[in-house]
Amino acid sequence: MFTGMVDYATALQLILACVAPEREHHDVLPLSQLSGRIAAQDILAKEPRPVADISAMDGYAFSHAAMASASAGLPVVGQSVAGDMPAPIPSGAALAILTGSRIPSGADCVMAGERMQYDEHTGLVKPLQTLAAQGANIRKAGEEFTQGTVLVQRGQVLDWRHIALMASQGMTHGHVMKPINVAIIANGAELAPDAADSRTDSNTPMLAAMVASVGAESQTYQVYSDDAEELEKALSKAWNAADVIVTTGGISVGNTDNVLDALKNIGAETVFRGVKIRPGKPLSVMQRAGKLAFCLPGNPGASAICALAFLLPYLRAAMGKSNGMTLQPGVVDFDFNPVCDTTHFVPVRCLPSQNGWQISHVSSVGASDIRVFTQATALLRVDAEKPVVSGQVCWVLPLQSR
Ligand SMILES: Nc1nc2c(c(=O)[nH]1)N[C@H]1C(S)=C(S)[C@@H](COP(=O)(O)OP(=O)(O)OC[C@H]3O[C@@H](n4cnc5c(N)ncnc54)[C@H](O)[C@@H]3O)O[C@H]1N2
Ligand code: MOO
Repeated sequence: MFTGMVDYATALQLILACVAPEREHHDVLPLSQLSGRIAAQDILAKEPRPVADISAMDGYAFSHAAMASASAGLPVVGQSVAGDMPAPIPSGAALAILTGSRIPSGADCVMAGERMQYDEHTGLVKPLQTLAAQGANIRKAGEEFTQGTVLVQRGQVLDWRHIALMASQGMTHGHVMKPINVAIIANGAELAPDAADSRTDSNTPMLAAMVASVGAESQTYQVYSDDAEELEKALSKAWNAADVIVTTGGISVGNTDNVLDALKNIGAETVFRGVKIRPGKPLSVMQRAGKLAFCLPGNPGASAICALAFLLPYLRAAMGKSNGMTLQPGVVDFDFNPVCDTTHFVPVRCLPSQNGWQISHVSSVGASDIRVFTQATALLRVDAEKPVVSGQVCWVLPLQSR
């Protein structure tokens, strides 16, 4: 029975308290494979950027003071392009220069070619109108960042922005957290294809996709029976092979709901049994030697919500992700009264309106409903004793990360 149920916040707290402080094993991967992975260490700049003073324009580089006092202009002594290491320019001379080229010593001003007049006969260049300020159009060494700057923090989920920075530093590989390995186990005689009233196992593919969405890996196991011993064997095998196990189904109070007893028989202890949430009340978490078992309800909609609300935050934290779930704000256009003592997860649709996002209720037929997640765009958490009133600003959890 559901004795000793905990509330939503306590359940999440108990789960996150089980996150091991540090995972030691890292993967070293080429830049092309880093997107979506989590930085295992801070990444420091090896060199400043720009590495030297460089030109921001195609034009001419010269000494500002020399140009200011040369009414006929300065002789152009050559050209420097990006990739050259230009020699110092003689005093009283100008150098044609292209964008990205290093500024030669002796120059402290660059002007764009179209703002200057070059006389082919005399070989002199001078401003068409006004002389730019000293230092104009020069990107200073280290103005983006200096050597040793932390470019990417440990725990950051890497994407194109970080890969660009790493590549600009000549890095070809990065150290990333090893993905956590999750065993996902479905159980129930009705899932056997030859059962008299067979049902399809949709929860293991759904949960495997969710686990993958946070960068963890999974293996799925199917125990298509209500046999307690068979289940125990599968759970034992899965738990030895994986970092985390996730079961779905078989945790309510029916006499074929064997998951929790089977886990106890192989040495697991209860972290909590049941959470005051709707849907998903039977959710239970067990642990053995620091490894957690998330026992999710079989009802597919309830299973999805328990995974979004508890399993994924745990996996993110356990893999060292520093940026958790990003909530989206909006204004609700409906009232919602939670049942006493219960936190509700309400499917909602967010549509842009004049005043930002408008959050509307998407009705669901209950805890087995999974189509609702394709009609909704987010989940609204409504905590016990905190009814939601139309016009209120709420923060919702988007169902799609991109
Ligand atoms: N007497 C009570 N009965 C129930 C209670 C209760 O408090 N007292 N709680 C209800 C709630 S809430 C839920 S949720 C379910 C949870 O039951 P189980 O976790 O034991 O799940 P099952 O009974 O095994 O299955 C429920 C439902 O889900 C379907 N299912 C199971 N596994 C899968 C799968 N892998 N893929 C797709 N669908 C699956 C299964 O066929 C059932 O239809 O208990 C209520 N009962
Ligand atoms: O809480 Mo159950 O998970 O609603 O169907």
